[in-house]
Amino acid sequence: MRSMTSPIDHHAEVLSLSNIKVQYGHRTVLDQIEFSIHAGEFIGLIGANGAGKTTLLHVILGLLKPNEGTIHVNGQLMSHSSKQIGYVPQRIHLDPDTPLRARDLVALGIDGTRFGFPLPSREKRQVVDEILHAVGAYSFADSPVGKLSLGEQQRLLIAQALLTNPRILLLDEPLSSLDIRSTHEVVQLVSHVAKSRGIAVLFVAHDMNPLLGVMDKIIYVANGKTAIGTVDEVIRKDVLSQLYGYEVEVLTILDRILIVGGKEDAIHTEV
Ligand SMILES: Nc1ncnc2c1ncn2[C@@H]1O[C@H](COP(=O)(O)OP(=O)(O)OP(=O)(O)O)[C@@H](O)[C@H]1O
Repeated sequence: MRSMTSPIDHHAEVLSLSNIKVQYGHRTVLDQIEFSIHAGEFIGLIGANGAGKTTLLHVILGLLKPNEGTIHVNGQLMSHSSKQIGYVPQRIHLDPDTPLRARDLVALGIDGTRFGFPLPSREKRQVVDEILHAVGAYSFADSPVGKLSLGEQQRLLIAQALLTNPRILLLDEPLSSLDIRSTHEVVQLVSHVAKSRGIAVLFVAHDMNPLLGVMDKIIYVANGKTAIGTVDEVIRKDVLSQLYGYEVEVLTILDRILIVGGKEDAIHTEV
């Protein structure tokens, strides 16, 4: 595992997408998608329901081949799924009586992925303990997973994804079932992981507000296109109106950003 203290080259480009186009049948869902992300960056991938966020994640994960365009991971053309990319699903559906401890769930990330051969159990335990500490989950390492809160389960999924020592971490709407406190904790944890381990984070959400304090950049998806930049550069009336193809307003109310669509049939608010 990369050392927590090793120097991180924050300028290293770890992922770049060039001219990506995805069609389902005759329908174009993503078109001319171009962006690059760098080591240690926390990027929010934001867009309304159906905007194409999951499709974009699937393309980056190598699960879906784009109709056009290329992806480079660490400067290498990606031809199939890359072990440099870790993935955290939205949530896991666990029976409360699942006979699996938290540490067993995390250990599933080792077997067959990171090392390619079975690790001796003592070493495996060390690796799992280290990662449980890193995500603040050591205190419930021996608890049955089905009895843990959704926020605690989310920490385990993040731990599991980190075991493969990825350069890039993709999180697919990890906040969707969490309360305000767990939301804050998971966002802070992922931000810490990105900075301390030099991992580039692509964090999918349809509400940007919980990420406002930690995002280095935002990738906003709408109308099959993306805009990338700092929040101040992207979340502007002119940029978003051009992206949506019709006029939208950006409102700030009590430190929350709302995007309101101008067409009666396309009202969209980011709340
Ligand atoms: N396999 C598929 N076949 C046909 N259309 C699809 C397929 N998968 C997704 N779509 C359509 O593509 C569009 C983008 O879907 P996608 O799931 O990527 O959006 P999303 O931004 O992740 O949405 P949500 O926030 O609701 O999860 C949607 O209109 C969806 O209905």
